[in-house]
Amino acid sequence: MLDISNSIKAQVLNDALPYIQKYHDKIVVIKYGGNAMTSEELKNAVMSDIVLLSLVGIKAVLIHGGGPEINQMLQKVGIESKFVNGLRYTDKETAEIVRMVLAGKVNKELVALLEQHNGTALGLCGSDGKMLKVRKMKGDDDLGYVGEITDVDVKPIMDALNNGYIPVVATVATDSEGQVYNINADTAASRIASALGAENLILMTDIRGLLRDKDDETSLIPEVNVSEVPFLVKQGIISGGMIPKIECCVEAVRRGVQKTCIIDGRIPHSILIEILSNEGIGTLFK
Ligand SMILES: Nc1ncnc2c1ncn2[C@@H]1O[C@H](COP(=O)(O)OP(=O)(O)O)[C@@H](O)[C@H]1O
Ligand SMILES: CC(=O)N[C@@H](CCC(=O)OP(=O)(O)O)C(=O)O
Repeated sequence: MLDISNSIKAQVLNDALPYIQKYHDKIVVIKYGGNAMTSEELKNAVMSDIVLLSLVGIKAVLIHGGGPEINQMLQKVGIESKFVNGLRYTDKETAEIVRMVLAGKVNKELVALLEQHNGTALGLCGSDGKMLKVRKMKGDDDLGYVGEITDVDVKPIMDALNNGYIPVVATVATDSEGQVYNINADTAASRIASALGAENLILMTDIRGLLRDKDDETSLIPEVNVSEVPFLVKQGIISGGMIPKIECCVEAVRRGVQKTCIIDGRIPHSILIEILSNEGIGTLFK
């Protein structure tokens, strides 16, 4: 007798086929934020989705954050976390801890998880193969060793992709004197996606997307035209960690990334829904 659940599974796969064909051999950059990494179950689901994308021939690049893990480590060593417009004030000691947490702990854990899901992953940070050139970020506030990316060399990432690896990137880099810089992971993902000529940039966080009222999850803004952003900032709708996120979406759209969106990492398989269906979840930037 025909098992109806198998027939539904076959239909789902068939529905995904046009999207698999559309994205075959295309580069998709996924930024995985620290706030969406808190549940082991979800972390596993995200890694399994990325392995699936890679197995169907989509060139997935994973750029990760780890803000909450950095906060925990700083707390353990008695350093207070300070943020200015969503960016961490980073003195020399903090920069070393950021490198230890992001390039050491979080990066290697994600690589191991991808491997557990039968993916082949390669962990990298901005210093590897001189991928990210940085200088001290300029601005009204002194943020210490927060890095502004001046150049991206995509070769280490392309080499990894062309050899069948899923590149997993921690967003720390060093200058020519060996000073460690801390780079916001959203900003790095946007610059890397642009440099790679990526088809998609997906920012995965722990909120539905850009909300009109950040305390009301039903107030999702499904689409934002980048020209509206200055107005949204002025109105105070965009604040805190959302500021670098939105700025980097604007940058990515302006630099030619075809589809840039913020999605909710708490929704199981949100990456697959976003890439392999026409169901719009989260906020799309145009
Ligand atoms: N208008 C807004 N819509 C949604 N989130 C907002 C908004 N303004 C501020 N935020 C805050 O931004 C946070 C997401 O940024 P962040 O904490 O840096 O995430 P991640 O670690 O995933 O990069 C949300 O959890 C929310 O508290
Ligand atoms: C300069 C700056 O703020 N760097 C970030 C880097 C990590 C990050 O961006 O992590 P999430 O994506 O989890 O927020 C930080 O120190 O928290």
